[in-house]
Amino acid sequence: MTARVIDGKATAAALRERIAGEVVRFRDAHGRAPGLAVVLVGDDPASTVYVRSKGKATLEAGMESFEHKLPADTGEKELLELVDRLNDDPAVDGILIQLPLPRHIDADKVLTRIDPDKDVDGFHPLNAGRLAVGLDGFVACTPLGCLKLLRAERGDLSGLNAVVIGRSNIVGKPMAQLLLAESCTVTIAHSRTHDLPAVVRGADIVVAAVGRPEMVKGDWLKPDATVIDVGINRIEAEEDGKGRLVGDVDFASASVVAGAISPVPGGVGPMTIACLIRNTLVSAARRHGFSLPEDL
Ligand SMILES: NC(=O)C1=CN([C@@H]2O[C@H](COP(=O)(O)OP(=O)(O)OC[C@H]3O[C@@H](n4cnc5c(N)ncnc54)[C@H](OP(=O)(O)O)[C@@H]3O)[C@@H](O)[C@H]2O)C=CC1
Ligand SMILES: Nc1nc(=O)c2c([nH]1)NC[C@@H]1CN(c3ccc(C(=O)N[C@@H](CCC(=O)O)C(=O)O)cc3)C=[N+]21
Repeated sequence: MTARVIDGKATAAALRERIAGEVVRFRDAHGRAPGLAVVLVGDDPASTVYVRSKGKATLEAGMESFEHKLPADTGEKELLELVDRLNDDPAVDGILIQLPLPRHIDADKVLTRIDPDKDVDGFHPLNAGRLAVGLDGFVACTPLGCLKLLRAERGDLSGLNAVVIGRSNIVGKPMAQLLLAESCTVTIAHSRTHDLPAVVRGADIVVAAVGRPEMVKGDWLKPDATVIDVGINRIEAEEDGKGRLVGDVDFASASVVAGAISPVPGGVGPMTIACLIRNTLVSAARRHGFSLPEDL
């Protein structure tokens, strides 16, 4: 049996198209486009690539993109002052501070300085709390994108056993909260979990957000499970001299057992970016009392 491959790229493209249509309506009503400010400190090559693709997606959706590229030695005070200016800028609906930040900057302090109602990354503790208690806020883009893929694949998720591997604040924890809100029975696994393969074997849904290349093997899976691979791991050059990107799931063995599986690349990554522009539109709409389709 071969798993269905969950096409995140196509799902993301369809979502971005719907967003672009709503952006046209928003502009007609309010005379301006929603705006996203992205702040990059330093010149980490992976971060530079991500920031570029976020800017491109923003413009393609008909939104305004404000990129702030700061040198690696930017002081914390200077960055906090920029956040304050963006918080006060009426053209800015969403603020994203690209992570990781250089070590001399306290990331928690900076993220907590963002106006929670412009926090389209959903990283502010107030938005984490809103998610935990079921209030409207912003949900982190990667777990939100994973949920959209799961809903498209499985429909109603209630009663399903879900195992989330990883407990970070930006992926694992919010993913578990979202699945709980869908009435899944949720297990959160992490580096101290005993017998991880046995835990995973009980899962109808597996979300792997670990950062370990191809760790989850096919023989860990329950037949027909739906597998969402969040991992983005760059593997060093092989004999052809080119590096390649792999997930946290061993695609070759997993795709023989799973019912459906998201690939890397082309799975969760494109959904993350689509959800970022979705959250930016939602932010603009909330600020202006503009109504959007429920299921966007
Ligand atoms: N596609 C996308 O849009 C995005 C992809 N990513 C990718 O997702 C992955 C996870 O990211 P992130 O959550 O930020 O990573 P973190 O490093 O913050 O968290 C990793 C989690 O995995 C757990 N873990 C580590 N080793 C094991 C193990 N051997 N067995 C079980 N659990 C383990 C850790 O456990 P413990 O807490 O005990 O240390 C931790 O909770 C990375 O590959 C990252 O690149 C991240 C963000 C967006
Ligand atoms: N404040 C903040 N918010 C983030 O959301 C955030 C961040 N910082 N720091 C880094 C991680 C990582 N991340 C990705 C986004 C898109 C792809 C993506 O589009 N990946 C493509 C492949 C891209 C490639 O080839 O490198 C894919 O999976 O198909 C991957 C990873 C967002 N992150």
